[in-house]
Amino acid sequence: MNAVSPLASRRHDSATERWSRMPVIRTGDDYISSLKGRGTRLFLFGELIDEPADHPMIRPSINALRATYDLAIDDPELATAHSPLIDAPVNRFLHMPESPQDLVMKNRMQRRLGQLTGTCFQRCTGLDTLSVLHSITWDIDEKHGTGYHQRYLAFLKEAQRHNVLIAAGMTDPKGDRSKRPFEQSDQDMFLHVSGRNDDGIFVRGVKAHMTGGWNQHWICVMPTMNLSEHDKDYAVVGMIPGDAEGITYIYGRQSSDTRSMEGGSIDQGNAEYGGQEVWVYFDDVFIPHEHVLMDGEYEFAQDMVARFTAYHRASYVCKTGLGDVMTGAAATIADYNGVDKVSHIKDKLVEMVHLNETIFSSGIASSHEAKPLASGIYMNDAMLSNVCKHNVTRFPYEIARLAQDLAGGIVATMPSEKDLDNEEAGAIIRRFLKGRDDIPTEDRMRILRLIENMTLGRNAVGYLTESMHGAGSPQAQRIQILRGMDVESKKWHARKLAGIKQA
Ligand SMILES: Cc1cc2nc3c(=O)[nH]c(=O)nc-3n(C[C@H](O)[C@H](O)[C@H](O)COP(=O)(O)OP(=O)(O)OC[C@H]3O[C@@H](n4cnc5c(N)ncnc54)[C@H](O)[C@@H]3O)c2cc1C
Repeated sequence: MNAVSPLASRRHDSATERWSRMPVIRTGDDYISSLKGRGTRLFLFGELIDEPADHPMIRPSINALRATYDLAIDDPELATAHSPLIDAPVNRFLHMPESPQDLVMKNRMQRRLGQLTGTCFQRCTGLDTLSVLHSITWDIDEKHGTGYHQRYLAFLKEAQRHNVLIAAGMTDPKGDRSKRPFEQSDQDMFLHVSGRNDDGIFVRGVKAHMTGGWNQHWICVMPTMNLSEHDKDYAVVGMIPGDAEGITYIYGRQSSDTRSMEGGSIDQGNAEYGGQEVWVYFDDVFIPHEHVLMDGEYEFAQDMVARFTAYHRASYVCKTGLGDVMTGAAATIADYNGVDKVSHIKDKLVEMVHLNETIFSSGIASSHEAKPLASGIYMNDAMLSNVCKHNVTRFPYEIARLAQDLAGGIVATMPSEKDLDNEEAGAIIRRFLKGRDDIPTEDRMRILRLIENMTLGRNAVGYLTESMHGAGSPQAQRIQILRGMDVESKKWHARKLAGIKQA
């Protein structure tokens, strides 16, 4: 499969050419402009979309990423850091953790962005991918004498200088989950090296559920699971521009997503911000050698996934920012309904905060407990990071349940904004959907729609389902907890205190 490929004659550009067409981004406006005119192939509702950045269903997800640029300008202490690589300040999403404090600051920034957007702002996967590649490329070079780490540093420097975004393409479709990549009936079920020439490699396959996949300038493809010697072609890591030849995007639907095409701003719940997941098909896409960071070193795939999840599972503290919004929405509707002083309402708000802060404490603790790696950067404590993500697979669901409890049934049966705007229907709605006399009906409707948006609608993807499956389904954390829990030392302590003679 890896002999000189017939694909070798296909048009492909060099690493330098790829960087030369990348923008240098400073502001949120620069970012929005950078997405236009890229000539990508993106399907939505069975049609290729000419200019996805202008599509009303896609734009809210772009706004969420824009917020990461805006925050760097509005609050540089929180959202930028000094890069020793280019000796300049960079967006914190492009800064490699040089200390536990860097990881703590990252978590604080993630919570803040969750509060500001109420959705998945799509940039954590890229930072966590760059972070893990620092140490993995170093370790592969140590063992094999390869030159991946220098390639990685060269890429990172350019990424920092251009202030661009990198999407994480880890999850393959996986087909029959009981089979390894090389055992699948369809060899493309996991992304793999499909050809080679003197300048680089070609890859074929799909990366699924990719967060902000179309909204970012680069995609990093990488293995999704541990690999065997038979899976060597699947052990590939590479950086690919989002507009490379051979890429097709298919947009993922979200509940109530077409509300953003109806006009108005109430029924969307959160009209400004949303998330994005896309399926990305790579049809023999070229990667120049300079952007290949693993090629056949299958024995590092497992470590790569484990280290990625150590970073990424702590990144789920972002959901505590959304939890703050959720708690605020529940408290507001109780207020509008005139029941904010009632004891069971206050108790439910306390429960929401307790659950939310429990998530935050495990995530931030894993950053405080970070340890240095041989390559010189720090990595989150894996046990605490897995505990953080495991909390996230449960607690947002309970927080959402409590928010719906406080909202009342109207959260799921409310008439539309267009009915509110109709003279006859609107008069009935304004009169009977009112809570407290001094609160306009429209305000009550807006907060109810926000609760609907985050618990049932578009941003429930970011708040609930992503919390469940993003960075691995719950069982993936339990496996890591089992690996790290050292039950033998716990048994030893118990036997000692019980007065049992130690073996
Ligand atoms: C909103 C969202 C955003 C995401 N963003 C990204 C992203 O940016 N980049 C990216 O790479 N991925 C992303 N993901 C993908 C995410 O990492 C996967 O959803 C997750 O790893 C689970 O894989 P799956 O969805 O294929 O589930 P499945 O593999 O279909 O799992 C379904 C169930 O089967 C169980 N199961 C699966 N295989 C086995 C097995 N062999 N043995 C026993 N049980 C098994 C699982 O534990 C789970 O309970 C995202 C997912 C979501 C929902």
